[in-house]
Formats: sequence, structure tokens, C-alpha cells
Amino acid sequence: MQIIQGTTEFELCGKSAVSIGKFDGIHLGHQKLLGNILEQKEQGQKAVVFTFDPPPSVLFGRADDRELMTKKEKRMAFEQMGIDVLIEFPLTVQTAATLPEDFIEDILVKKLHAEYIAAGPDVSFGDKGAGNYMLLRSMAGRFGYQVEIIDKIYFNGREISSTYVREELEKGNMEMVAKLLGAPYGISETIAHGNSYGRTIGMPTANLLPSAAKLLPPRGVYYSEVFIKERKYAGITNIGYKPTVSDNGQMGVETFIYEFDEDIYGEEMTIRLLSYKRPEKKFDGKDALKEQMMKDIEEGKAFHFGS
Ligand SMILES: Cc1cc2nc3c(=O)[nH]c(=O)nc-3n(C[C@H](O)[C@H](O)[C@H](O)COP(=O)(O)O)c2cc1C
Ligand SMILES: Nc1ncnc2c1ncn2[C@@H]1O[C@H](COP(=O)(O)OP(=O)(O)O)[C@@H](O)[C@H]1O
Repeated sequence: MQIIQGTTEFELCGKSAVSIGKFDGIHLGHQKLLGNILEQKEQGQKAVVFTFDPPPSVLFGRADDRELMTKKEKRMAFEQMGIDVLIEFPLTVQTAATLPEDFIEDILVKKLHAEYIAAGPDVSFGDKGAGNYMLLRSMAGRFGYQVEIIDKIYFNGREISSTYVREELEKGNMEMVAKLLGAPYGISETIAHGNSYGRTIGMPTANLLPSAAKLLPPRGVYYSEVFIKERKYAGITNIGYKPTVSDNGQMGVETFIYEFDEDIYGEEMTIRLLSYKRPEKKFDGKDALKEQMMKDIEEGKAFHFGS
């Protein structure tokens, strides 16, 4: 996958099928949109995802800048789906002020050679976000591209959106999050060193230190699945500050991996959170913590492998 970032000066070779959006979480609605542009590859078009970096809501301070997926996680997901080109278009006060008509002509037509554009009914681009699907349609004849406006998908009577996913994530409802995303909530990072206490009690935990931009569910223990070097394992994960043993307040994600015994410091790891078990607690000393962790790990065994 080609990634175009940090520049507004680019031009693709060949024709493209483009989808514009923020794609936070890449939920089922996003996947439907992306499926449409991926289908166009059979017609010889490149599948192109156009995103703004940072998103307009962040540039204009209307939203917090934490996201369901980090930039790195989105790149990995687009690559896996078969997207050919990802554009992380630098959004500044200047580029955001591009007239919507100029955005279509200069970017979609001249730089991307768009022949097909798929968007949701709420697509928005150009100065004050005034560019919408009607404008895309009205200029289609003149520039010879086709526009497809993709209907929203509903779950339990509510439109699937990043906001819906965030709300369920904040409740720790990982089963629901997985339904909206089409897969469990993932966290991908490099494995870091911790205090090396875990292994002394027979429960080593691989530590991830997610960026402050990554949205996390409530502090607590979760049953999880783990991906390291293309292999999948069962795991149990604690998300939080480890208040029993640490007072630095640093948010961490640490996972005991079942039936595993390797040194994996520095490796890339993805964990997916399947189900919330209990809140993180400050125990009265390490013995009480150890006892609870052993119980958690036993119960996790039953969750993953049956009892
Ligand atoms: C299943 C599980 C549950 C945990 N629950 C808690 C908890 O409730 N409170 C807490 O302070 N730490 C909790 N931890 C984190 C432990 O404190 C941590 O794994 C241990 O101190 C080892 O840390 P290290 O990787 O830095 O050596 C939990 C860890 C695991 C794997
Ligand atoms: N079953 C396992 N689950 C998690 N990590 C394991 C496991 N077996 C070996 N390891 C290794 O042990 C490390 C964690 O040990 P731990 O004592 O908790 O140290 P640290 O505090 O540095 O994370 C992991 O990063 C990994 O390299």
C-alpha cells in the first residue's frame, strides 16, 4: 500500500476509486464503503482512501483527539483489506479553506483521477465542511466520475457510527463493540519492559504502553486474544495503572499469554479485548494481588478452553 502523507503535492498514475472519510474504528459501516471501492479494482481502478490528518473536528477543536484507532493501526487495517493508496492529507487552516468545488476538481479529479467515488450521506469536505454528496453528484457529469452514496448500517435500531462504538467502549461492553466493528477491539503496540515482577510470581505479562491518543475501555481485567508474528494465542489482559505495585500513574495494557513461554520484548503485538471481567483494584499487598491474579488466570482458562 502506498501512503501519501505530509504533502499536498501528489498525483496518482492511472484511474482510481476513492472513498473520503475519517474511518475511526473502521466499523461495519466503513467496511461497507470500503468494500465498494475495493470492488472497483476489478475494473482496473486503484482503491484509494482519502483521510484528513488531523481530522477537521480535531483541527477546529470540536472533539478530543483520542481515537478508536491510532494512525498506525488504521494503516495496518487498510493494508490488510487491500487498499492500494492511503492519503493522509495535511489539514491546516489554509488547506481546510479550499472551496468545495476546488476540492473536487483539484484533488479528486486532477490529483486522484477519480472515476468512482463512494461516500456516506454525511460526507463533508472543503471550506466550512460545505462540500456534500449533492455537490459530488452535481459535478459528476462534468468530470466524468460516478458517485455512489452508501446507506448507513443499523444495529439494534441505531445507526452504526464511531460515536456508538465509543459509547459502548466506555461502558466496557466489548461484546457489543465487536458486533459494531465486525471484530473485537484491538490494541497494537510494541512490547515494552515493565518492572519484571510478573515472572517472579509465575505470571509474566507482556506490557504495551498505548499512546495517549488511543481510546481505552474502563480500567480492569479483560479476556483477550493475542497476535504475535502472525500467530494467535489466548490471553488475559489488565488495563490500568497497577495501583498495587506502581504509583507512577502510567496507563498500561499488560497481558498474560496462555501456553506461551518466549522472550518477546520489542516485538509488535496486537491484543483484542473479548470480554470485561472485573475492575482493576488496589490490593492490600502483593500476596493478595497474586492470589487474585491466579484466580483470574484460572477463570480465563475456563473462558478460553472450557473447564
Ligand atoms: C489478570 C491480571 C489482573 C491484574 N489485576 C490487577 C489489579 O487488580 N490491581 C493491580 O494493581 N494490578 C493488577 N494487575 C497487574 C499486576 O500488578 C502486574 O501484572 C504485576 O505487577 C507484574 O507487573 P510487571 O509486568 O511490571 O512485572 C493484573 C495483571 C493481570 C495479568
Ligand atoms: N506467557 C507469557 N505471557 C506474557 N509474557 C511472557 C510469557 N512468557 C514469557 N513472557 C516474556 O516475559 C515478559 C514479561 O515478564 P515480566 O516479568 O512481567 O516482565 P516485565 O515487567 O518486563 O513485563 C514478556 O514481555 C515476554 O517477553
